[in-house]
Amino acid sequence: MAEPVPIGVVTVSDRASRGLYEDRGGPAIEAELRRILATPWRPVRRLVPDERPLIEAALRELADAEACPLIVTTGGTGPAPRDVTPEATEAVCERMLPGFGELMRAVSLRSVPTAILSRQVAGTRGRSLIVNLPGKPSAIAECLGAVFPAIPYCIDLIGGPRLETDPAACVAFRPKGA
Ligand SMILES: Nc1ncnc2c1ncn2[C@@H]1O[C@H](COP(=O)(O)OP(=O)(O)OP(=O)(O)O)[C@@H](O)[C@H]1O
Ligand SMILES: Nc1nc2c(c(=O)[nH]1)N[C@H]1C(S)=C(S)[C@@H](COP(=O)(O)O)O[C@H]1N2
Repeated sequence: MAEPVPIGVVTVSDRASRGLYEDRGGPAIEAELRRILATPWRPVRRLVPDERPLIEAALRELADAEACPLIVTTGGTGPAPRDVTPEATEAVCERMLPGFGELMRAVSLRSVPTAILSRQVAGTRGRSLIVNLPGKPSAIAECLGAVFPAIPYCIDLIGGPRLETDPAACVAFRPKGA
C-alpha cells in the first residue's frame, strides 16, 4: 500500500508556542483535512513563534526535507507588527497564487468585517503548495473549505501526488481529462 501523504501543519503563535495557551489551530487544520481527504495522509506538525527566520525554516524543512505536497499555516497574517507569516511565506516561495488569499478573504467577509485585515497568501516552493490561514481557530474550516476544491489539481500541476477528496465533504475540481 502507498505511504500516507505527508501534510505540513504549521501553527504560528507566540503564546501557543510558549505554552501560554493550548494550540487549537493545528488540531483544527487536521480535523478539516480528516473531513475532506480520502487519500491516506499524515500530519507533519510544527509550532513556532511569530519570528520570520523560524517560520521560514519550518516551511523550508517541510517542503524540502519532509517533501510535503501541501503545507497549511495558521496565524500571524494580520497587520500587527509581529504578524510576519505572509512575508515568511513569500520569502520561501518561488511563485505566488493570489487567488487563494482573494477567495479566503471574500468568504471570511461574510462572517466578519475584519476579514480584510488578513494578509494571508499562498504560493509554491518546488513541489509544495503553501497556504496561509488566519489564527482564529474558527477561520480554519471556513477558509480551507473554500479553497480546497482547487488544491488537488494545483498539486497535480506542480508534480505532487494525486489527492482524492470525500465528495460528501468537498468536490475537487479537475478539468476534463486531468
Ligand atoms: N494557535 C492558536 N490556538 C488557539 N487560539 C489561537 C491560536 N492562534 C490564535 N488564536 C486566537 O486568535 C486570536 C488572533 O490570532 P493572532 O494570530 O492574531 O494571535 P496573536 O494575538 O498575534 O497572539 P499569538 O501569536 O500569541 O497567538 C488570538 O488572540 C487567540 O485568541
Ligand atoms: N474567517 C475568518 N477570517 C478572519 C477572522 C475570523 O475571525 N474569521 N479574523 C480576522 C482578523 S480579526 C484578523 S486580525 C486577521 C488576521 O488574523 P491572524 O493575525 O490571526 O492571522 O484575520 C481575519 N480573518
